[in-house]
Amino acid sequence: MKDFDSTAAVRLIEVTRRFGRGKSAVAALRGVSVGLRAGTFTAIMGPSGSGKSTLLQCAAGLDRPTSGRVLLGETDLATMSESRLTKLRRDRIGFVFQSFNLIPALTARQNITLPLRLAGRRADKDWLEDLVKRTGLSQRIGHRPTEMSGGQQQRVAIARALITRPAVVFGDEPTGALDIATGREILGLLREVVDTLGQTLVMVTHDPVAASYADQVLFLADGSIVDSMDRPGADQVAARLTRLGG
Ligand SMILES: Nc1ncnc2c1ncn2[C@@H]1O[C@H](COP(=O)(O)OP(=O)(O)OP(=O)(O)O)[C@@H](O)[C@H]1O
Repeated sequence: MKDFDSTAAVRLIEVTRRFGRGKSAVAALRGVSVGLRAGTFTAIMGPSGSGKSTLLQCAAGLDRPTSGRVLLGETDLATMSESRLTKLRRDRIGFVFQSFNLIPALTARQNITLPLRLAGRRADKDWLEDLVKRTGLSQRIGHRPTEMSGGQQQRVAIARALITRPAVVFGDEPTGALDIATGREILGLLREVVDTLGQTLVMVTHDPVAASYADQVLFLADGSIVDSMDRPGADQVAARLTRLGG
């Protein structure tokens, strides 16, 4: 694994995360070291409770490791103050969640540009237009979330994640709430975003087919990375996961 790759967009160095104390303590991450190359798509897989969400949360600066370092480019998140971390998440990180997390009262356009408004920045009109086209939302841009399908809502969430041109986009089961065909469309869109924009993307998923869209799949078991595969097929991923007890 590429632990100290200088071209990494995100690096975790000996990251541990423990919850609780004493006998009830849980080690969710046990010394994870990994580097994720810029412009690549990484899927994180593993059995339930293996530490996937904790890894994503630590890498995205939403949670702090108990020990170890998390580097976004050259920036060390582990030692940052809460207010700087909040600003960094807003400016340099994008998120796509299973449940879309759109604001119901806002139109698609207003949802997409919300991160800029929160940062006191103006929307770059050409970039907004480009994103709306890429995500296939041209006909839906004035609609509110309740007037859109799940797939369209996730497209809005993807455009919102990209509007600030973040260093990394993190996805937590981004296709988990969608039917199979719509999920595949969304995965195709994410793949395209990596291929055409050079976006770095990290996604937690339970779905071997979703993982097969990634450049690299990392397998977690009991808080450690136990394996990785480059551009694997869904069958290979499923077989590996079965051996891990997933
Ligand atoms: N806030 C918390 N307090 C206590 N224990 C926690 C907390 N968050 C996670 N854990 C524990 O840490 C371990 C890893 O959890 P995590 O949610 O990262 O796993 P996961 O692989 O994402 O699981 P799933 O696939 O079920 O979502 C689990 O044993 C979990 O119970």
